[in-house]
Amino acid sequence: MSVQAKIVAEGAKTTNPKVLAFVEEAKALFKPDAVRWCDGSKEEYQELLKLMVDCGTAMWLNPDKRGNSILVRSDPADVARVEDQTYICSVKKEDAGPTNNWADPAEMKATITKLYDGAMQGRTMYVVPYSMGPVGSPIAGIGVMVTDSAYAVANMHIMTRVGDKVWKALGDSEDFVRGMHSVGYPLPTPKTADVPWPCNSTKNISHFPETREIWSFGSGYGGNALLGKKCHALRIASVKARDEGWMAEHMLILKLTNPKGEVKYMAAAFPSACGKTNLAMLNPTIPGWKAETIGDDICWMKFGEDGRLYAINPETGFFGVAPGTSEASNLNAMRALDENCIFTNVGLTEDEDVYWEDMTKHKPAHAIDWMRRPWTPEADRPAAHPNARFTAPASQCPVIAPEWEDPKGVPIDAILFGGRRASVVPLVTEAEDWKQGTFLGSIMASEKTAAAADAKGDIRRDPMAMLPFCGYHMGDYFAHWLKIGEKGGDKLPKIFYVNWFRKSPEGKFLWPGFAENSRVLKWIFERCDGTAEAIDTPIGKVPTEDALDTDGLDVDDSALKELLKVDIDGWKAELPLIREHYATFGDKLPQGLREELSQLEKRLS
Ligand SMILES: Nc1nc2c(ncn2[C@@H]2O[C@H](COP(=O)(O)OP(=O)(O)OP(=O)(O)O)[C@@H](O)[C@H]2O)c(=O)[nH]1
Ligand SMILES: O=C([O-])CC(=O)C(=O)O
Ligand SMILES: [Mn+2]
Repeated sequence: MSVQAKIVAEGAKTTNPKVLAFVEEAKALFKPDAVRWCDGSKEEYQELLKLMVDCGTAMWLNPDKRGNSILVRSDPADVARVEDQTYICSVKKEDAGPTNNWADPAEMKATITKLYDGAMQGRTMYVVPYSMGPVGSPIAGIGVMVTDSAYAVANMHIMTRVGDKVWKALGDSEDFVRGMHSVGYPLPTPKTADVPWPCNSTKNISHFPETREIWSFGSGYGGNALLGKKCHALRIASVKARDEGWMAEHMLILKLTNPKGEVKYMAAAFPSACGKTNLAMLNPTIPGWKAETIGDDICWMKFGEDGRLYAINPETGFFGVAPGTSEASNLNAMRALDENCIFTNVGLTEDEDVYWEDMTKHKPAHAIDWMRRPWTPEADRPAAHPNARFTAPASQCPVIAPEWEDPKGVPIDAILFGGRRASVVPLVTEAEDWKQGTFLGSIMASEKTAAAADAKGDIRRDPMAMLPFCGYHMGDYFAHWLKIGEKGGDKLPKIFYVNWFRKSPEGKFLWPGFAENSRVLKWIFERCDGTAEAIDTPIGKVPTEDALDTDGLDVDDSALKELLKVDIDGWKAELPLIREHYATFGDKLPQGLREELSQLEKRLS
């Protein structure tokens, strides 16, 4: 029996017949040595860490530097989400839409059943009850996940609310997401040796939106294995949200307080690596203004009794990109990493602390890279994998807002869309209304690298930053946004389009970004109150030069002009690209967005 299998079954903690049937079915399929009903306790978390260390999956970091934290190095072939092996298995192909891989649900289940058969031999199957959002909140949702990965369970402990309180909240309800996960590395005989990071070269991350199921195989990493995150909170939840009239979005949530003590809440959708975690934790540079974090990645919004949209962060932790995170770029994130964290695929220093690119001013003279090889600053490879991640409890963030776990959620005043655009898109634009805002979100795009930034058309459209995460046809998703617009009317948040990444012809960022983005947030705050000045342009309202607070800012006038300029020719050149993008959605593209596009065309000519 493996070390893992030594954790013995403790018996079911619920009498919910649907849960019991689900677990029995999973047990029959996976054939684990033992079943462990997780209770979410601190003791259980510590036991999981110790187990991972005993198995060679993890090592303890120096307790004086990173208390109670571990370093995990994954298999080099299992380091990120696998979009090409991720499927939306809706009954009808057209419901998955042109931007998702589709497979027939019955056929896919037959395929994965073969992979699942006996996949947990020699291992423990953990049963993990979790709540996305404060337990019992009317905006929250429950999931039950079975997995053979202690790493996945420990991460779920940080990222979600795991525990017996979830069984209590669920009662006998059928309203929960069923997630099955196996790393796909059975230990069929007591002699079969385990490996530090078990996984399988065949990977499959399948979603069954109609039945609210997730079947994941072969990967232990992040979004493939922590089923509460992208699989549940975005892909399945987006479908549930469409059916029930709410929103599940890839957005940070932040609280901004002005010098008078007035508060506004903002949500912002930026694609991966476009600054959500950074904006969610920024320290404003303008005197008297305060920013606090509610969430850094996912936002669920429902209408409150007053007709406004209320948002919760369904998560309880940050699964953030490590490289580039430093005291200079994100001090609050660094403080959240002081203890009780899981570090995956970062470098290891001689004194058993973590290291990644741009973490400190001075590089360590010697380290061990994420592939366990000796590393020095002269090495022509990074110490950390570019997608190395930290898992940190949100409660450890020094600027977490006191109301971040309020079951009511927080009323959203403004929604921001943004991407990396070297040209064309101004620093900030306010949409005329929700409909035009939806249009701006639907045409959102981002450039991949600085080197390719100037190449024409070298941009990936990533509507609402949801391209890899929308669980249904994106044309229907746009229609859902417009429907929310009709329902919410003038109580809805204002929508803004931001771009921190505009560049000079020499390829330099025109805007300092990071903490200085607070100046843009201030303008947005004041637009919500109707006080800040704006001018109408063909694409929406942009700040007058005086309206943006630039006191003490090190940006010259010509750069500022360029940042706020609406590039008419650039936008005209964008029109055929938008049309091409829209053509992919065929008949499902809502009429309202067609209208927005033709109105933009008219205003530009
Ligand atoms: N120039 C510039 N770069 C920024 C700014 N904010 C963030 N970045 C860069 O964007 C990268 C990604 O930032 P994150 O905050 O981790 O992005 P994210 O959206 O949370 O990414 P995911 O966790 O993958 O969803 C960082 O390496 C920063 O260098 C900004 O205001 N200006
Ligand atoms: O899901 C993951 O693995 C990490 C993540 O947050 C993203 O890719 O946006
Ligand atoms: Mn993300």
